[in-house]
Amino acid sequence: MKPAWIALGSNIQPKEVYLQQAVQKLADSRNIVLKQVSTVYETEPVGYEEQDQFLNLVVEVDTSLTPQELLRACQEIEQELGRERVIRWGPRTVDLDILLYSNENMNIEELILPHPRMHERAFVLVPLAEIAPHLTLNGREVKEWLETMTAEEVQGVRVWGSLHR
Ligand SMILES: Nc1ncnc2c1ncn2[C@@H]1O[C@H](COP(=O)(O)OP(=O)(O)OP(=O)(O)O)[C@@H](O)[C@H]1O
Ligand SMILES: Nc1nc2c(c(=O)[nH]1)N=C(CO)CN2
Repeated sequence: MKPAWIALGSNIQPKEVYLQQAVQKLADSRNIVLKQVSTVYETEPVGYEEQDQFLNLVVEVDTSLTPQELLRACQEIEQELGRERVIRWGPRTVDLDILLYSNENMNIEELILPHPRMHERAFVLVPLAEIAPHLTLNGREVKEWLETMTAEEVQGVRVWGSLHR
């Protein structure tokens, strides 16, 4: 079994229900064990800003799947929950991004690990720092990456609540 960290986001109603169902589907997957679930945060949209606020969280799993198999499992969950790709970085029922898979470094067409934009996203770093502050990314701990964010970026990530489990 290898540890992996997955970021989830939703900005189409009912956001909480999409996140709840996505986490449940991960937990129900063969070969995936859910280890930790962060608080849910309400976050300002980054990248493409003309869209509704997101709910974001991060989970830690243990898995016997390979990175590519885990990506496929995440994409199946997105499909099952009705994800449609219309605008890059645009609205989505649910998005699952693999942040880290053990200490794997890979860069193939469909999968880059660690996730190339995770260290610049407060909506990822805040929940990840909550469940894995000492995890290292490019030689720096997650909580140190969080300290590189501006106050405005961090203020755009507010505690929303917890998923019912
Ligand atoms: N670490 C990763 N986790 C998930 N998908 C990845 C990863 N690295 C590369 N990809 C690829 O990124 C493609 C686009 O993913 P998606 O449409 O969810 O992007 P996005 O979530 O809108 O943007 P971003 O990649 O900036 O988070 C996927 O088809 C997948 O093959
Ligand atoms: N706040 C927030 N902004 C985003 C998000 C997200 O999950 N949360 N996902 C994006 C593409 O992955 C682009 N922008």
